[in-house]
Amino acid sequence: MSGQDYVEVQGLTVDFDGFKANSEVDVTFLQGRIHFLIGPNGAGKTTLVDALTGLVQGTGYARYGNKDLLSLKSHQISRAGVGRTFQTATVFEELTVLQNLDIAGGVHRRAWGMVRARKGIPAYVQEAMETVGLADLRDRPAGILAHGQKQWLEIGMLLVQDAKVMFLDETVAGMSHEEREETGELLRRIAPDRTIVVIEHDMEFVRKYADVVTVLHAGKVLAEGTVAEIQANPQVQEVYLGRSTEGATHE
Ligand SMILES: Nc1ncnc2c1ncn2[C@@H]1O[C@H](COP(=O)(O)OP(=O)(O)OP(=O)(O)O)[C@@H](O)[C@H]1O
Repeated sequence: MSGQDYVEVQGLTVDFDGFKANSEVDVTFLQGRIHFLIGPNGAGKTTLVDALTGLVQGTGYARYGNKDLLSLKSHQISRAGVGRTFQTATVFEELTVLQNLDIAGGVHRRAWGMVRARKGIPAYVQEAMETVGLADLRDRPAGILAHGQKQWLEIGMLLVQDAKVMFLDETVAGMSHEEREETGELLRRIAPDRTIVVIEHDMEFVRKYADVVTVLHAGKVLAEGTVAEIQANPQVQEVYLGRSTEGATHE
């Protein structure tokens, strides 16, 4: 055993009153690879992540370690080391960067009082702050951070929770070119020890940072491979309205 982590999804189906937002999805996400999920609007990307993080009920199987994520509640999934971000950042705006991280890491600590009273910054919080590049902003309220910085703070919150599997939903949407580059480098820094899955529409970002791409269409896996393989795939080109995936945008 190499000890490499993975999430293996088999036959995942999510049925919303007869409408299958995911249908028999098979996909494996491996530690150390930045795995992108792409596909047109409504393809079922967010639903897939929702099902794997306990927000909607799916059928099938999603093995992580010795657990089936589909049989767990969201708090159990998070405790098992599987975390996610949302399209809209969910940081506590009125609290500082440090407090947000402290709270995220403090699921096992008891109270606010303890957090406030404690002197010094725990090493894992400091490390997360440095990894996501927010150490200099630690006393700023999260609400005044730039859009990109809020997304990095969310990733930092997953780091302090020691999430080994991270699902990131359109993390670079709305970011400047520089912020995207920094985000890509951040993903590369954290990927070796983690299983990273990114939902993304921006093909330039995908092309630059993807190790593996899975294309979803109408709830199903249409194709999987490297960026070059995906872009050369006629079915994928067809789904993007006959355009090359170069032109795939969030419309
Ligand atoms: N709770 C729900 N009830 C019914 N239908 C839903 C529900 N959530 C999502 N859907 C539908 O499931 C389909 C897949 O949605 P989903 O958000 O997973 O797509 P997506 O690929 O993430 O799209 P986007 O790129 O626009 O975010 C859509 O047709 C959506 O309207």
